[in-house]
Amino acid sequence: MKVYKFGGTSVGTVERMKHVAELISESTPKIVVLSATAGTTNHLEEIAANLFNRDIEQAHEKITRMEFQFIDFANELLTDESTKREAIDYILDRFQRLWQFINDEFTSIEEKEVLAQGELISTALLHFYLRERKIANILLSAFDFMRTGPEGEPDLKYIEEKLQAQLAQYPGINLFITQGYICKNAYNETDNLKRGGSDYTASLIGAAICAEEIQIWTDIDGMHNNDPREVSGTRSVKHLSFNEAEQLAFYGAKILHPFCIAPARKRNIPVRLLSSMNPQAEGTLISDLQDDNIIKAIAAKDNIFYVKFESKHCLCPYQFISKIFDTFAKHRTPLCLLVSSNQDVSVAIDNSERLCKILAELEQYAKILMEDRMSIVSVVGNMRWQYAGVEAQIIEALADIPLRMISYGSNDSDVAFVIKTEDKKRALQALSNKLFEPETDKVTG
Ligand SMILES: Nc1ncnc2c1ncn2[C@@H]1O[C@H](COP(=O)(O)OP(=O)(O)O)[C@@H](O)[C@H]1O
Ligand SMILES: N[C@@H](CC(=O)OP(=O)(O)O)C(=O)O
Repeated sequence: MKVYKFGGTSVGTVERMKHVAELISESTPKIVVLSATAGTTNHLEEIAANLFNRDIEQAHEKITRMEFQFIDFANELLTDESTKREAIDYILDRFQRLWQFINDEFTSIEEKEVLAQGELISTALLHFYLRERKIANILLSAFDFMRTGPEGEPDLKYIEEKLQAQLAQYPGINLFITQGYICKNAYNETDNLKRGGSDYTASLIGAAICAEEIQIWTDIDGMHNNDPREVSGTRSVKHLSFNEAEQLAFYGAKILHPFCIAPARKRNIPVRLLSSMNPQAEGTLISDLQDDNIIKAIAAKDNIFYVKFESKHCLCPYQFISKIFDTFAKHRTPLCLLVSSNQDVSVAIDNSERLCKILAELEQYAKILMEDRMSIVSVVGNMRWQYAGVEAQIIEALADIPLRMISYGSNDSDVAFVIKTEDKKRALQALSNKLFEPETDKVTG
């Protein structure tokens, strides 16, 4: 069995949803994971913020607009009157839930309920359309098997047991549809896997059923060798190792959710990135194979804080480093990058929620310098230290860009830099020019 995941852009219009139905209607047994239609989760987030702030007029207007849009979508998608009625009743029922929140108390629990509606509606619409086309399919509720544990981590054992039990109820069925992103938490409340989490759902499902392959279908033909939103002339990379894909996702390649590689790697399931706009394109295959001596791609992540701790020498060097690590750990704040010398430490972080508290605690031990509006740029590939010259090429490309921090040597697959966000576009283009052109075929995998 294979797992196919279609993102919001692949089901964002009636035409695209019909096209997805075409793509999945061939006979390969599969579970199809769907996101909310493009833009829906953003709108639901806005509605939740309005409800939270008791800005009822705004919430009212947005819910009404969205309700009409989905009814129009159903009317255009479906032709059979009774199926249309069923779909519209389902939509009205989901919106009934949203209307209730206008009067009820609104906490983060209700917020998660609001955010779940997008995936519930998109999957129901696809299910009704397939049924109208006489394509046998079962709509599975992700709430029946997708669950996180007390620490917020997916509970793979539970997912495995519950999903396999669900599938066993439908022998002979080759097509299952389910929601990405949404789940129940350890207290049986509605929750989600964080923004972009449908990729993670697909990968967890893939691992749970030991799928033959996990396919992530988006609006682009695979992982490109640089961010196509920032750089011209990018090209799709044919093959990535699990490590390379994970590094690129972690450092900002939006096409993949950073956590979605881990479950696939755990069961050694290949992940293929494909384009629903151009299904013939080869896309990118992600597997446990590691190509040799090749720079694969570049990614960038914004909203980074750079913090430098210069020791005040009241702790000896190893206690000083340990104090910094312990303080970040106590505040559950991960470090994206780290460099240190005998006395001083610099870090880059992407979560500033607890930063004030962290800095207040460390002030007595260190002189602190903090800079925001920074980005991490990461060059990813097989970069074993024995391959002389790779770093030199990268540094040469960035000769005109001030580099706040350089990280190399923590693993064999990337060189990363912290730079000002205002320099990011220039840095990405310079790296592409140097590393991928004119010898593109030689250096991309
Ligand atoms: N290195 C990259 N390769 C391919 N796409 C990238 C890369 N970096 C950023 N992107 C962006 O990721 C988008 C696809 O991801 P996403 O919007 O999450 O898709 P979906 O809506 O299908 O989930 C592309 O349209 C592209 O602009
Ligand atoms: N709908 C959710 C989950 C998701 O993964 O969406 P997409 O696949 O369109 O990025 C979100 O917008 O975050």
